[in-house]
Amino acid sequence: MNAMNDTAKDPFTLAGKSFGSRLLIGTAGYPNRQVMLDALEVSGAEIVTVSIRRVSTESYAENLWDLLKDRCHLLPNTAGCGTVRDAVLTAQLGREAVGTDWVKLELIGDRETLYPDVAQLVEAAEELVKDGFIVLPYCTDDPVVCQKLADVGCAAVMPLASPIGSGMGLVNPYNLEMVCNRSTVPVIVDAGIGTASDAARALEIGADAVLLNTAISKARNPVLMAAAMRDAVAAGRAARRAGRIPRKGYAEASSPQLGMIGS
Ligand SMILES: CC(=O)[C@@H](O)[C@H](O)COP(=O)(O)O
Repeated sequence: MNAMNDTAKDPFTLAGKSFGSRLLIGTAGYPNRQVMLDALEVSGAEIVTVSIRRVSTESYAENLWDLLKDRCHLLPNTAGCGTVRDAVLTAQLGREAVGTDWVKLELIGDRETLYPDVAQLVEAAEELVKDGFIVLPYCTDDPVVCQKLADVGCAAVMPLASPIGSGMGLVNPYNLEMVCNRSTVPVIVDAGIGTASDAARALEIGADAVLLNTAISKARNPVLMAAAMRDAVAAGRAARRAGRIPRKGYAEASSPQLGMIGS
């Protein structure tokens, strides 16, 4: 069977749009602009997130929107916002600047852990949905919070695997799996992915997609890691669709026993 054709029959649908890749990536922290562009290309990612606030402080920020707009679906994000007002205004600014209604809503409650402030997040999400935005909120792996975000009209939920930039991978796969099993909207595991096996695992347990940044941008070889992430996401999704064997607490011979001495 041709795996590529099989992938083509399994598009990722988000807010009514179809994407071939289930890998979403960020644009921060690359050694330079060319490495970022090469990594984006190799990753196959079609949705790329850019911080609305930090865009003017990146060394290669000039024309970042212009540079990327024809290559991918841009997803402005509200990184650095800590209040509802801040996040809503920043999202509106992003809409003006980029000309898209899509927003990755980040509303951080604590500077040390970069954990989302979920109470304010739900409030801001509701306000932005009413204002016509396609809201993709970065949230905790709490099924109740994810449900509230879906209820106020978010197009997806984006629970963290572990803290942003930590590279710790899936610290609570059981919660993430619960969120995936119950969610009425797509689940995009966002933040904390450290290496390719983390991305594959997220898809294996039922996530629809993965968003990551640091694991690629800070890898020793970002372009090679982008390729690894591309393949890991495809493999994780294929394994999910194929259906893994159940775990058993005992051995079961994989070859037939009939005809063996003593049988
Ligand atoms: C770029 C972006 O949106 C990050 O805030 C995101 O949460 C990814 O986190 P990692 O850098 O841990 O992958």
